[in-house]
Amino acid sequence: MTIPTPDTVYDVVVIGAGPTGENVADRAVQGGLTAAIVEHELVGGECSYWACMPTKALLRDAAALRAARDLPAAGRAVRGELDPAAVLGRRDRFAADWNDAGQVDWLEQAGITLLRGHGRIVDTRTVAVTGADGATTVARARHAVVVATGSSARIPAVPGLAGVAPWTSRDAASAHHVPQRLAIIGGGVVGTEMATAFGALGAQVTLLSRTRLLPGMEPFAGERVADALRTAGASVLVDTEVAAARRDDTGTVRLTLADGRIVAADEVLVATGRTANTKDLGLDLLGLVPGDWLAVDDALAVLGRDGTPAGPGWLYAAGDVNHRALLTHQGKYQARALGDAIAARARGDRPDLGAWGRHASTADERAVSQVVFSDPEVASVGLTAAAASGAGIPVRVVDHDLGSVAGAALHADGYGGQARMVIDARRNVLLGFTVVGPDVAELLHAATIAIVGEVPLDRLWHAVPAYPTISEIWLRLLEADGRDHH
Ligand SMILES: Cc1cc2nc3c(=O)[nH]c(=O)nc-3n(C[C@H](O)[C@H](O)[C@H](O)COP(=O)(O)OP(=O)(O)OC[C@H]3O[C@@H](n4cnc5c(N)ncnc54)[C@H](O)[C@@H]3O)c2cc1C
Ligand SMILES: NC(=O)c1ccc[n+]([C@@H]2O[C@H](COP(=O)([O-])OP(=O)(O)OC[C@H]3O[C@@H](n4cnc5c(N)ncnc54)[C@H](O)[C@@H]3O)[C@@H](O)[C@H]2O)c1
Repeated sequence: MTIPTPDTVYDVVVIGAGPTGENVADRAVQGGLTAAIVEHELVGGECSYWACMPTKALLRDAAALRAARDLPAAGRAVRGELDPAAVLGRRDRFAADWNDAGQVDWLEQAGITLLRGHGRIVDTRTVAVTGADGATTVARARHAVVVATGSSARIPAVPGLAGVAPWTSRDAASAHHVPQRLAIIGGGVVGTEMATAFGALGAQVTLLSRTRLLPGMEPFAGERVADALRTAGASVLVDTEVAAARRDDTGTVRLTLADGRIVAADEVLVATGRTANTKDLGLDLLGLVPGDWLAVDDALAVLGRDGTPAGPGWLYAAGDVNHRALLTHQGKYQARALGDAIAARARGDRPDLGAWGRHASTADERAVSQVVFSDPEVASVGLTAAAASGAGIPVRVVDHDLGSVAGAALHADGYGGQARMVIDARRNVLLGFTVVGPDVAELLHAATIAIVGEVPLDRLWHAVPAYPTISEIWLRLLEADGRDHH
């Protein structure tokens, strides 16, 4: 093939302007480099328009209403029902009405050049950008090309499913009506959050999960969320598989389960995980398989099938596309490390890639934090007991009833919840923390700091939670663990 002549040259070319790509480019520019970012849809990516922001906006009013209803006087003061149109309207604002002008302005003030169009790697350090009008320009990178193309909803090969025009998370996040009956396939994070949201907005929800709910988390998390969904009127079927789907003449979708049961719904949301946005990126040129997740090393360099860098010294991948931790904040964390590392290399410095080093993404392995905004909320960081044991680490597991903490009892009548510490029994440091209950999201960061700081449990006894806050769960967990571990 002929090597295209570049139209423009930048120090760094980033493909994909989601939260990850934006932050790689920003850090590179702050490190003194020039950067271009290629985007074929909306600047801001999945998170801004079809994922984090709109889905949390769908959930927030219902959470506030529940909080009021869990108190006698506040509950009496709040008499009406949720107005779905008002919720959807506020959601529209949080999705910026699917207009990226604000984020384009941000790129401009950050000194990042936007190249609108589809990016494809066509040669070493070279990206062709094909615009909506079909015209192609070529951008060359002096130092690095970063793939930050994210992920899309994965539709499983269930017979008939594609034919019923199922909703993906994008359709749920941007819905302009609330279906009367919503069936959801998949009991992971999207499935449980959207079951919570659409149930609160008045849909009759059936959640179909092939495993227990939230299978990647401590088992009690999914159990409590399943109980609460059922109490709220949803039908939650676990350990079940959808065998076939069809839409009948009346428009009703009929899902046939493996055991022969039929679930009828007006819409079906498929929430069965993600697929990498790598199909049309020119990866075959580098010996990689289009459509695969991009394996990376500690420097986030893309690895070839033989385990060595596929674009030595110039090709990196960050965010969802490297499949390390499919979360906005973890993608942005990788982005900060990677953007800084690229700038450091450009200056001739060696990046600091040791554990917890400035340019390492150590937290991806040891301290991924996540909040599931279901009812009740689930907040977790680090390893579950099963993951730690699976990694061969001897652990102590300490559980405590969150409802018995004074601050929780004050927070809401009938407060129910649970917390777990997973402790490295050899080193006496925290490995993992999970908490489930109303309004626990903001409890999480204390645990994240304890894990990342590798704070010895002996010292944690000196971190005194204020009375009467829900954070007193920390004291109860420490007391349950005892003080004599050495
Ligand atoms: C329903 C839902 C809710 C979620 N809620 C949360 C949450 O509450 N908190 C949280 O932390 N995470 C949440 N996530 C996960 C979060 O959305 C992702 O982890 C995050 O968006 C990943 O960011 P990214 O920049 O890696 O990729 P993306 O946000 O997917 O951005 C990638 C960008 O690259 C562009 N692109 C792709 N290929 C090309 C190409 N060849 N040329 C040009 N442009 C290209 C895309 O158009 C897109 O703009 C949620 C996910 C879903 C599905
Ligand atoms: N609040 C948050 O942080 C948040 C919210 C939503 C999504 N996200 C992220 O987005 C990503 C995608 O979420 P997700 O819920 O789609 O994925 P997920 O991996 O969390 O859950 C997918 C679920 O679908 C099930 N599944 C897979 N194939 C199936 C099939 N054929 N039939 C039935 N079930 C099947 C899996 O067993 C799993 O339980 C996650 O990695 C998540 O971290 C985060």
